Amino acid sequence: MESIGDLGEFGLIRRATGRALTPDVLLGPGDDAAVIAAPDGRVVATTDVLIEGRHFRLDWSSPYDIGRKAAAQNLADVVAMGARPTALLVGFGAPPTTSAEWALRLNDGIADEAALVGASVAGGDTVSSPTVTIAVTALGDLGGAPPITRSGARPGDLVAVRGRLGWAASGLHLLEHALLGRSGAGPDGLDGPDGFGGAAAFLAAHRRPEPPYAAGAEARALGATAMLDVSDGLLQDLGHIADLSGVAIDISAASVPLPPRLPGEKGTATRPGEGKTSSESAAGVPAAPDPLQLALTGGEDHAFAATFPAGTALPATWTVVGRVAEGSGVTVDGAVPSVRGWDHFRS
Ligand SMILES: Nc1ncnc2c1ncn2[C@@H]1O[C@H](COP(=O)(O)OP(=O)(O)OP(=O)(O)O)[C@@H](O)[C@H]1O
Ligand SMILES: Cc1ncc(C[n+]2csc(CCOP(=O)(O)O)c2C)c(N)n1
Ligand SMILES: [Mg+2]
Ligand SMILES: [Mg+2]
Ligand SMILES: [Mg+2]
Repeated sequence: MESIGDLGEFGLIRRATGRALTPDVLLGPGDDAAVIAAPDGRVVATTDVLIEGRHFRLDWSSPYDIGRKAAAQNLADVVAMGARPTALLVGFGAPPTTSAEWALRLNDGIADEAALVGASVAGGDTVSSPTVTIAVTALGDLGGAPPITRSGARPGDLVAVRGRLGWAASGLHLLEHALLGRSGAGPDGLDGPDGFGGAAAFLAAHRRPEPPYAAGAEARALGATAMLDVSDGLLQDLGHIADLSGVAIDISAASVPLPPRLPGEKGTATRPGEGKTSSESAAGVPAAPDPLQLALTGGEDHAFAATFPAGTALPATWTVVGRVAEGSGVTVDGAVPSVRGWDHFRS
């Protein structure tokens, strides 16, 4: 097996680069820095780090999936500003024994996700590391328009979402509780020991989120006052809009789009991202988390949540889930939720 140790740092970089560049990338990989066209003189920039064991597991996701996800979560941050992604910078660390094919499949996943929005990889950094670490930076162009920030929500605005909520968290629940593994099969053989047909879609959502990238331009055209992508949980992330806009947000539970119910007995024992449940059925099957709880607090689907002036006629792609009011904090049907979502130092 050829390893990245065999290729060497520069051999790997050579193999991983050299793809065609999209027109915004004036100078791509190879020099001290990339040069990206910024027709209006501003560049949107964002970065997210993914750590093995924390954001992904090598036995749960393929390298291609991990690459797609690493790119998607960064591209979603650019889109959440109302911007068009132009380029990615990729920081990659892995042990020298990592297979070269693994590293190059990761690279393919990143490039293919970027291609979905017409962006390409303009540069990066490659290092050895005791565990796989991926740091992606995404750059974007506002096309002359103001950014859609987290601070523009106003009392009276509608709160709406476009994209899925609670699907990736459902996949994570299945993997964490090896619900797919009771047959003894590996993760991909885990579909349906219970005749549960949704497992494959949930696993795919965890492994390879599909942010509805068109939401950015659409929200801008509709006059969104604030927007973000849901990475940590709808309530947690709307909390940022509430804090930065100086407003309160109330979510109407009945209006939240739900993922299909997971197999297992009803229960709300699991907090998404926790590898344990506080209640199990007699058969040892963990209680299935409540779909509403998953939708409200599960992250990683990278749906877009935005606020719009009252009376905005939203197309069917957006679901109104709540209202902005005077005050502070996020509530669900007027009540303060006990769990809002993922927090890296608490989850
Ligand atoms: N080490 C850091 N130095 C400077 N700014 C940081 C640092 N870490 C995070 N930030 C900033 O803090 C904010 C964190 O917000 P948030 O966690 O919602 O970001 P996000 O990238 O949209 O979400 P997520 O990280 O969950 O994908 C961002 O504006 C980010 O740029
Ligand atoms: C192996 C494994 N365990 C747990 C999780 C769940 N998880 C990790 S980070 C995060 C929030 C978003 O990340 P960030 O805020 O860093 O963008 C969530 C929900 C996972 N994906 N993989
Ligand atoms: Mg971040
Ligand atoms: Mg974000
Ligand atoms: Mg986060």
